[in-house]
Amino acid sequence: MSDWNDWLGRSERRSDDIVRSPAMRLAATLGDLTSSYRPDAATLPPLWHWLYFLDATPRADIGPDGHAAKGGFLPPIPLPRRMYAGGRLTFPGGLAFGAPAERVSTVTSIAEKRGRSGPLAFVTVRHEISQHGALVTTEEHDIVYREAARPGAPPAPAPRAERAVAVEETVQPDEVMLFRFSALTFNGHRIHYDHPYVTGVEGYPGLIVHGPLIAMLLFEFARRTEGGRDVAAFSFRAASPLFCGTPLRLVRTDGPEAAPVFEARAEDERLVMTATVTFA
Ligand SMILES: CC(C)(COP(=O)(O)OP(=O)(O)OC[C@H]1O[C@@H](n2cnc3c(N)ncnc32)[C@H](O)[C@@H]1OP(=O)(O)O)[C@@H](O)C(=O)NCCC(=O)NCCSC(=O)C[C@](C)(O)C(=O)O
Repeated sequence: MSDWNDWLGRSERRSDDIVRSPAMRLAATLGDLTSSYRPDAATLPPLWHWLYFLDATPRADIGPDGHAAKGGFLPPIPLPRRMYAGGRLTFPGGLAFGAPAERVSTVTSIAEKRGRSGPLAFVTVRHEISQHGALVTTEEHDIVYREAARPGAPPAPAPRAERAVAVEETVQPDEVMLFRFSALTFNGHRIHYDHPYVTGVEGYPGLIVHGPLIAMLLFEFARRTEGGRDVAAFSFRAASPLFCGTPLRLVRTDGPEAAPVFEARAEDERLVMTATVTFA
C-alpha cells in the first residue's frame, strides 16, 4: 500500500465561457437520442458541463495512454490502465449559456483494493461548478486504474443484469459517435480510437465506449421515460466495458425503489452500467 495522503485535498480551479457551439455539436452527435437540448434554451441540460472546463495538456506532457501524464493534478498511481468508474451528481441550478463559469476540483479519496479482475486503485475527484457566485452542479467522479494486461489472460468476469425490465431501447454506438464524443470532450484517451493500442497494449477486444457517453445515453433515456421531467440528482457506476459496434440496451428496471434504477446492458445480459435518477 502506498501513502497517498499528500495528494488528498489537492485542488485546481478552471474557468470557461459557456458558449453554445459545443452543445450544438453534442446535440448533433446524439441526434434523436437526446431530447434535453433545445437550440433556444437558456441553460445547458444536466451533464452537458462535460463539454467545458476541458484539460488542455500540451503535447509534451501527454502520457502513453493519451491522457495527461500522471503526477500533475492526479496522483501517480502505478497501475497503468485508466477507466471511468462512475459518478454522483447533483444539479442545484442551471448552467446558463453566454456567461463565464468556474469549476473547482479537489482530490477527495484514493483507495487501493483487490477486485475479481486484480489490483485496483480508485481516485475520486469532487467538482463544484458555479456561475455568478451560485453553485449549479456538484460531481464526484470516480476514476479506476487497473494493472497492465496479461497476455492470454481471460477477460475479467462481468456482472449479470438481474432486474426485471420495464421499458427498453437499443442503440449502437459506432466509431463516428466515439470519435465525435472524444473530440467534444477533448479526450485523447487512446482506448476510444486507437485499435492497435486498445487491443495490443490494454488487452481489450475492441474500442471502448466512453463511460460518460453511456451515462449520457442512459440519462437521456431516463428523462424520455418520464416525459422530460427535471432531474435533481444522478449517479452511475460502470460495471463492465462496452465495445464499439456492439448493441447497447438502455433499460428502465421495474423495482420498488423511490428513485428508479436504469441499466445499460449488453445483448447477452452483461451489466454495463447502473444508474439512479432522482427526478425533481
Ligand atoms: C471497475 C472494474 C475494473 C472493477 O472490476 P472488478 O471486477 O475487479 O471489481 P469487483 O471485484 O467487482 O470490486 C472490487 C472493489 O471495487 C469496487 N468497485 C467495483 N467497481 C466499481 C466502480 N465502478 N466504482 C466504484 N467502485 C467499484 C467494489 O465495490 C469493490 O470494493 P470493496 O472491496 O470495497 O467491496 C470493472 O467494474 C469495470 O471494468 N468496469 C467498467 C469500466 C468502464 O468500462 N468504464 C467506461 C469506459 S473507460 C472511459 O470511459 C475512460 C475515459 C472517459 O476516457 C477516462 O479516462 O476517463
